[in-house]
Amino acid sequence: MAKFFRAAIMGPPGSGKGTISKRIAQSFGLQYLSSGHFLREGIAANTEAGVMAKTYIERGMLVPDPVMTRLMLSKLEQLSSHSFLLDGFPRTLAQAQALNNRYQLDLVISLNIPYETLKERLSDRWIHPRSGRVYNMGFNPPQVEGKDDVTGEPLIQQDDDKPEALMARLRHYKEVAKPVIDLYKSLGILHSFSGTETDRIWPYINSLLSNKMHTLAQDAHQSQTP
Ligand SMILES: Nc1ncnc2c1ncn2[C@@H]1O[C@H](COP(=O)(O)OP(=O)(O)OP(=O)(O)O)[C@@H](O)[C@H]1O
Ligand SMILES: Nc1nc2c(ncn2[C@@H]2O[C@H](COP(=O)(O)OP(=O)(O)O)[C@@H](O)[C@H]2O)c(=O)[nH]1
Repeated sequence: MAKFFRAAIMGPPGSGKGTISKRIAQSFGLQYLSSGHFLREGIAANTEAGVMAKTYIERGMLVPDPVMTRLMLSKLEQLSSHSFLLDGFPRTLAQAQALNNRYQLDLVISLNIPYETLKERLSDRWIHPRSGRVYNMGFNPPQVEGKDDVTGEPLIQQDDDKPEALMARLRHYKEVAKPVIDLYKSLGILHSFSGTETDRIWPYINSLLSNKMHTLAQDAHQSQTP
């Protein structure tokens, strides 16, 4: 039976999850699922989950676990015969447990990026709110300053990317993520990467994924041969 590759990426705000996920999806053809993207989509379409999520996001809070789990598991249900990469989910231990009851991940990538680097990157992060496309004035600037490459619409800076909000976000991330990271460590699927530049970390992630996917393909082949 074909085996699908299931992975998640974790890391504090600004650690490069979105940037690295894009590269993984392009290089390995995994389906990319971002919880933030689905929430923004739900908010724009006024879905039940979107309306509920908006009230939490506006207050800088996490969306409750049952809402988030229902949303993400229903998205995954539509992808049961795909390899996928999760970004932004699971965020809490309850979410990780709910996910694990339904799908076992093969690999979890955890990004450790120094605080000063996060602060610099986020103060330079500009986004196109409707699509979630992300730019950085130094690292990957838009073609026209202040404008989205695809639509030409204006880019904005999120309030919680400003340095004064970052410390609290980071502390909160560490607190909530620790039990999730411990769980994946205990399952033997956690791989951590440290550094200050995505371009320096990427080759290691690339080679880890190449190896894992190769092993998976070999296992699937062996289980098919009589
Ligand atoms: N798994 C989740 N559980 C609970 N709330 C979530 C989850 N994923 C996203 N959210 C909510 O949606 C908001 C936006 O999520 P998103 O992942 O786009 O950005 P972020 O976590 O704020 O920052 P970054 O992308 O920089 O890590 C979060 O701040 C949170 O309120
Ligand atoms: N200067 C610099 N910026 C980066 C690097 N990697 C990512 N970025 C930018 O840093 C910001 C945060 O990255 P993002 O992928 O959105 O992180 P996420 O919050 O973990 O999803 C974005 O503006 C990226 O374009 C890097 O190596 N150097």
